[in-house]
Amino acid sequence: MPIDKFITLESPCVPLPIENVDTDQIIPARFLKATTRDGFGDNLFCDWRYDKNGDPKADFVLNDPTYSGQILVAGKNFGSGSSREHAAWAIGGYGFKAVVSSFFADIFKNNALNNGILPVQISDAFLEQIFEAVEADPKTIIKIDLENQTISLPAKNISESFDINPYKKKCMINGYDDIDYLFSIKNEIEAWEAKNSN
Ligand SMILES: CC(C)[C@@](O)(CC(=O)O)C(=O)O
Repeated sequence: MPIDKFITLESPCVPLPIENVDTDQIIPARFLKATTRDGFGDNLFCDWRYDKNGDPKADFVLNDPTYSGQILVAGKNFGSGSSREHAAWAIGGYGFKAVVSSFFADIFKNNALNNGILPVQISDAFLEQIFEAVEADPKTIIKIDLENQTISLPAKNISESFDINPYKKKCMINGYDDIDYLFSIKNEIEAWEAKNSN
């Protein structure tokens, strides 16, 4: 599956100051019947986003033209609940390249990384600073530097470091899925086989 390289990202964000967002709120179970990864972005946060007639709810942040960008900033404990990878497909399908929160459910975090979406886990304090900055200026630029593992608000000259599994970091920077990675070390694998074949 082609994955975009993620090296740095500078973008405004869409703020979702809601805690404990679970995977059923991200993509409701009724959409899981699909047999391909396509089209889930149209139903991201569906039950918050559309009314019973399927019309966009003006007060939901994804329908507010004030906000835009490739970064979703969400309240703590994002992605809890079921293990559905469809949650990552919905977020990526909508166009988000990164999700920022102060805590991610483990399975969602891995599903995001496996689909080229960077989960950036920061402190509660920095998350609050981001929400406050975006409330004051909806076009606040957030810069994410994966190589140096930093997230910053350049206009406010504040930043924080974030952790990422070294293997997942290498894959994200190179746009590798697990198979791509194995091909990238093909020579080392073949040398090991030659050395260890009896
Ligand atoms: C298998 C899938 C449909 C699942 O049951 C998996 C899960 O619950 O973790 C879900 O509701 O996302």
